[in-house]
This record gives sequence, structure tokens and C-alpha cells, in this order.
Amino acid sequence: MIRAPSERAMPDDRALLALAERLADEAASIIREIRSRGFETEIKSDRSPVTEADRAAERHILAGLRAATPDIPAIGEEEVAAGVETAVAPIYWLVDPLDGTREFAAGREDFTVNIGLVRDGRAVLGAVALPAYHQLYGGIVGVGATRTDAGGKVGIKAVSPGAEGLRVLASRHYADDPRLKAWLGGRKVASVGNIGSAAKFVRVAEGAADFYPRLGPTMEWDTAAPQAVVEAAGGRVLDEQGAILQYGKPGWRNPPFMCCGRHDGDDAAS
Ligand SMILES: Nc1ncnc2c1ncn2[C@@H]1O[C@H](COP(=O)(O)O)[C@@H](OP(=O)(O)O)[C@H]1O
Ligand SMILES: [Mg+2]
Repeated sequence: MIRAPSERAMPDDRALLALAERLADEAASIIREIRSRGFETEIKSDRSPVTEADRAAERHILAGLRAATPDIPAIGEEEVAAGVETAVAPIYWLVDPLDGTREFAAGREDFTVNIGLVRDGRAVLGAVALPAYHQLYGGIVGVGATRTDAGGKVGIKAVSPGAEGLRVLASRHYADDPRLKAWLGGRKVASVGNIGSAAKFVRVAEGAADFYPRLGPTMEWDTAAPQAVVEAAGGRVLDEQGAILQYGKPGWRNPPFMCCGRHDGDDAAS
């Protein structure tokens, strides 16, 4: 069930989320179509991969955001990679048209479309689509989070870890990082899974995982939308000092962070 809006939600946040969800869903269809007919993978100057699907999805999303909200700057991963510079503003969209490109290019299913809105340095709402799973997540911090799939739209909530221990999800690409053990700090671990992309965040948001530690680098477009979904579902995304991950940092780079579900003692209504 979707909770009633709290005072923290701005009046038009529901319309902004509906826009982000629609564009993420349309981008997911574009990506599925390119995936089914085949594509080439190129290597960008930062040595990360990019495909026709990343570019087509970003073009569609940025055009839709700019048409509907011309006063809100929209920053996209592929435009930034191509040298387009945009300054930090009080409010802006952050778009990762295909997060987990390596997984997508390898034929795996853990890749996402992320469209997040940042206001005053905080991720306030976002949409995350998982095209291969036909799933769409959306959330407004302080209001609630939902998952839409073939079965319809349902409210989702992060959960507290069970007695059997933490269900940990981490990146495929930093699975052997020795710092992971230190971050777990002796906490009991029930399972450790490795998947790509922002899929890790939404699994925490829907209560299917408890902890996503991120030791390796990420960019702000990787995290804005999924952080909003996690926080809207009652979880948190914290830096190493325990502060909520903020936006508008130099070069759009994130520090290490941890994404957690609900803690025992958290306000059950948050
Ligand atoms: N060396 C690096 N510098 C900056 N970001 C990096 C990076 N290595 C990985 N990432 C980010 O991590 C994302 C993948 O996360 P994961 O490892 O959890 O699948 C990538 O998203 P893209 O696939 O959109 O490029 C990329 O933005
Ligand atoms: Mg990404």
C-alpha cells in the first residue's frame, strides 16, 4: 500500500515521479528491443563499455525530461562522457540510461535504468527499471516506494535483518575486495550474492536483501534514483562517516557507501 504524502514531499513530486517512471519504462523497452536484435560494444575513454542501447535510452530520457521540465537541468552519463558540462544546481535530474553495461554486454540480466531527482544535495525521488525482469521501482523519500510488474503495482518496504544474519549483495567486480570483511565488522552473514548495477539497491528496498556495501567507485547517476527508492522504502544509504550520501560532489563522484535496510528501532512509519 502506498502511504499518504508527508509534509516533506513537495506538491509536484508525484508528477515528477510519474514522469521519471514513464521514461524509465520506455527506455527499458528500447533496451529490450536492442538486446533482442543484437548490438556492438565499444570501449569509452575511461575504458568502460558503452553500447547503442546506452545511447538510445539516454537520448529518449533526456529529451523527455527536457520537454516536460525545461527548468530542471538533466545530467546524463553518456553526455558527460562525451564532454557536455553541467554545473551543480539546486535541483537537477541524474540519469544513468543503462547501469550495469558490463552485465548487459555479457548477456546477463542485472542491468537497470536509473532516473533520479536531486534537490538541495539530496536524492529525493527516483525511478529504477530492470528491463530484463520487466520490473519498475519508484519512490519519493518521506512518502513511500513501489514496485510495478506484470502483477500490478505494490508498496515495498525494507526489512530488518533476521536472526540468521545479513543477506549481503555486492558488485560482481569488487567481490574479492579485502575491505568487505572489515565493513561487515564481525556481523553474522547469512549469504553473500554478487550482482551488477543498481539492482542491488532495489533488492534491499523490497526486503530481499539487507546490506549492499560499496567499496569501489561509483558516479552520482549510479546511485541517485536507487538511493531515493531505498530511503522511500525505509532503508538508508550512508557514507563511511555514517552520514546520508549527498549529491553535487566534484566530478559527480561518490565516496564508498553502504546501503542498509531497516534497523531494529527505526520508526516503523518512516
Ligand atoms: N572505476 C570506476 N570509476 C567510476 N565509476 C565506476 C568505476 N567502476 C565502476 N563504476 C560504476 O559502477 C557501475 C557498475 O556498478 P556494479 O559494479 O555494481 O555493476 C558502473 O555503471 P555503468 O554500467 O552505468 O557504467 C560505473 O558507473
Ligand atoms: Mg552506472
